[in-house]
Amino acid sequence: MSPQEHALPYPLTPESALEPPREWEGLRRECPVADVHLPNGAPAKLLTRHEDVKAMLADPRFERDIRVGSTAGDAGETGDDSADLSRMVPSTGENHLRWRRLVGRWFTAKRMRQLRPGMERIAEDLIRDMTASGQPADLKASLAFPLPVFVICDMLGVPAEDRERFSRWSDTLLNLTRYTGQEMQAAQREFVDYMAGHIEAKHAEPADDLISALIEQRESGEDGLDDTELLGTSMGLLIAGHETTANMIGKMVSMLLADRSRWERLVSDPSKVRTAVEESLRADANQGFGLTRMVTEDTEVAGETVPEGSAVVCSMAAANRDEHVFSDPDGMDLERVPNPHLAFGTGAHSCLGQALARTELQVTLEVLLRELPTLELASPPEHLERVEGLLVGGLREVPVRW
Ligand code: HEM
Repeated sequence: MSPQEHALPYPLTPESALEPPREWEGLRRECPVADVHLPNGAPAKLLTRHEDVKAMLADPRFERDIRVGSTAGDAGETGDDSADLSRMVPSTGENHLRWRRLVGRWFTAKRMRQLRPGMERIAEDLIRDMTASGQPADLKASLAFPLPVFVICDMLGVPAEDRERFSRWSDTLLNLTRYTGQEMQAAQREFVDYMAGHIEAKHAEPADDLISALIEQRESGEDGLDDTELLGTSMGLLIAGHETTANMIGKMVSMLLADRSRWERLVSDPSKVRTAVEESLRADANQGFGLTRMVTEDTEVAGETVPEGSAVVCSMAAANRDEHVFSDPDGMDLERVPNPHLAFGTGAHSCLGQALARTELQVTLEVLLRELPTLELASPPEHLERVEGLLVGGLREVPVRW
């Protein structure tokens, strides 16, 4: 029998939205380099052990190829790749390093501290609006979806009155199945026109935001980003940072409320918020497709040769439950330290916005614990539904009451 004849269909389906697929544990133990076939029929290798996923994500022989993921998911079905991050920001070689150096300089701990008060206000306002509309409410639509896009607007220096437009553009660019190709192109054109005008305005009147800082870097004679790169960076950050964070807020709150003793412990001791956020990132079994890579030469993984040209899916979520690294991996230890989870990837492409994402998750949780300590899920956790077919995993709705 050829490997593909016994290949598992990928992605694997769990029994409920917050639970891991039951195959993970056996794969990690007995078949760490598993043959799978992707939704478009293409063969791939699936890695599930922490050691292998971590090593491969950092190995330059495993080249990033997000087309492997997108042809397996929605983008391939619509034939549209306008939301392809690799087209917007340099994704390989020296150009990628330069881009990361220039943009990454802005994502410092000091900057994150400065952004906190603004994030807190955004969270408080959104929670106030949610409670004013009555219960039960969908926490995803009321809080998780708008918060990260409003934060990205603040970061780019976009005025508050334009936030709703940003939400709409982001929603259109990311929801490849819900909108037609024409609608997506129209949204992209509007976004590009808006940002081109915004960048021009920042040249004339710089302020304390990422766009102004990047313009200043260039104007001070440093090797900076030109206006086209600035435009691509703005769109890339919106695409990379919105849906990921929005879904993670929804999943984090759901996981913490699914066993309400977790929530109660945090209400009585909010100093555990940081470790609880890390543990939620680790325990998230619904991270989406996983990171896809293309192998550029024959490479040994877990004693097996992965041939050149193979597509490889690195499941960080499966790796994050590896019993060789995490004790009681299927439980949630809200004080787990250290917590070497791989939710933000690792290596040259690891999440550039991870300090921002962490701050958003921490602030959202802190404000929720303070403002709505009686929060609970309005339906049993096993009734929560996953969003299907997205590269980024999430829940359709997060119904809550308080
Ligand atoms: C909980 C929220 C988030 C999660 C789980 C997440 C996860 C990830 C992961 C796993 C990668 C690695 C992709 C790869 O190796 O191919 C990545 C890359 C990236 N993320 Fe995030 N991310 C989050 C939020 C954000 C935010 C808020 C931003 C910025 C606004 C952001 C910006 C980026 C960028 C620019 C990259 C590409 C880095 C590169 O290729 O050098 N992410 N993210």
